[in-house]
Amino acid sequence: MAPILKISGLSKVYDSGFTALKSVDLEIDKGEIFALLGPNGAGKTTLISIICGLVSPSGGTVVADGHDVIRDYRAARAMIGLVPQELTTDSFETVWATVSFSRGLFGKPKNPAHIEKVLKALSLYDKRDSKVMTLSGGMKRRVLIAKALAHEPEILFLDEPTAGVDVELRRDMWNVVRELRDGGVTIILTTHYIEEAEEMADRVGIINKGELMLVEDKAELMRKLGRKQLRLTLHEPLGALPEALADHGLELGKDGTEIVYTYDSQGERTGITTLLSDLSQNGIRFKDLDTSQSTLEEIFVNLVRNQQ
Ligand SMILES: Nc1ncnc2c1ncn2[C@@H]1O[C@H](COP(=O)(O)OP(=O)(O)OP(=O)(O)O)[C@@H](O)[C@H]1O
Repeated sequence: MAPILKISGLSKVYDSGFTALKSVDLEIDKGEIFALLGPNGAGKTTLISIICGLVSPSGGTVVADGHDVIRDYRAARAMIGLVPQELTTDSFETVWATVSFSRGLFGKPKNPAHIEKVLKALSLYDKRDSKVMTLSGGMKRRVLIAKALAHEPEILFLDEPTAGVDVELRRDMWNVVRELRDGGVTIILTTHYIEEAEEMADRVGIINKGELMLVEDKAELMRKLGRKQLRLTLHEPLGALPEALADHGLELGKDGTEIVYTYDSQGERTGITTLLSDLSQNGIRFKDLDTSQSTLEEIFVNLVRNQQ
C-alpha cells in the first residue's frame, strides 16, 4: 500500500543558520497512529510546520496522498488537519460557528451534516451553542480537534495533545484519538509523554537534534531494546556480592536485601537457571522474586543519552 504521507530528505536551516532538521525520511501508512517523540528543541514542531505549509523547507520533499506540499499546496493542505497546542482565537464565538468557520477556510462548501457528525464524535454536540470561552479546558481541547476535522482531512496532526492536562482528561483524549483512527483518520502526534506513545502508538519515531534516529513498530521497539530485570528478595541481607557471582553482572540493592539481574529476554539463554544454581551453591537464599520489563521511557532516555 502506498504511504499516505511520504517525507524524503527533508532539511531545515533557519535564517539564523541553525539546522533544525537533517535529511529526514519518513513514510506514514494510512490509518496508523504514529507518535513522534523527542526532547525539547528536537525539531518536532519544525517538521509538522513544514508538512502543514507553515514553514518552508531548505531541502527535500513532502507528499501528502500524492500532493506535493509546496507545488500542490492547496490540495495537500486540504488533506491535513492540525491541532495546535493552544486555543488562540474565537473565544467569543459559539462552538458551532467556530468549527464551521474552520471548514470555510479551506474553501469547502457548507456541510452541516459533517459538522454535526464531528461534534457528536467529540461529545461536543450538546455544547454547540455555547461560547468557546465558557467551556472547560478539556472541552476547549475537543473544540481544537473539531476545528481541525471540519474540512474532512485524512491526516490529523496533534501537537502535544495532552500537554498540561490532568490524567483523567488525558485518557479521555486518548479514547477520542483512537475513535478517530477507527473512523479512518491517520494520526500523527508529537508528545513529551512517553507513556502516551506507549499507550497509543502503532509506530514510534524518535527525533533528536533534527535527526530521526529511529522509526519502529512500537511493540517491536520494546521487544528489541527492552531489557528484563529479575529481582530477588533475599532471606538474609548481604554485605557484598560473592566473587563467585561476578560474571552475572548483578546489582545489590535495598541495603543488601535485593539482588537485581538484568537480562535480554530475546537472547538464546536468559542465564537465569545458572544464576539460581550459583546462588544456591553460594548459600544465598531468596524468599521472593519478580520480573519487570523496561518501559519505552527507559529505552528513549538511553537512546537520546547515547547520542549526546
Ligand atoms: N524561527 C526560528 N529561527 C531559528 N531557530 C528556530 C526557529 N524556530 C525554531 N528554531 C529552533 O529549532 C529547533 C527545533 O525547534 P522545534 O520547535 O522544531 O522543536 P520541538 O521538537 O518542537 O521542541 P518543543 O518540544 O520544545 O516544542 C530549536 O532549537 C529552536 O530553537
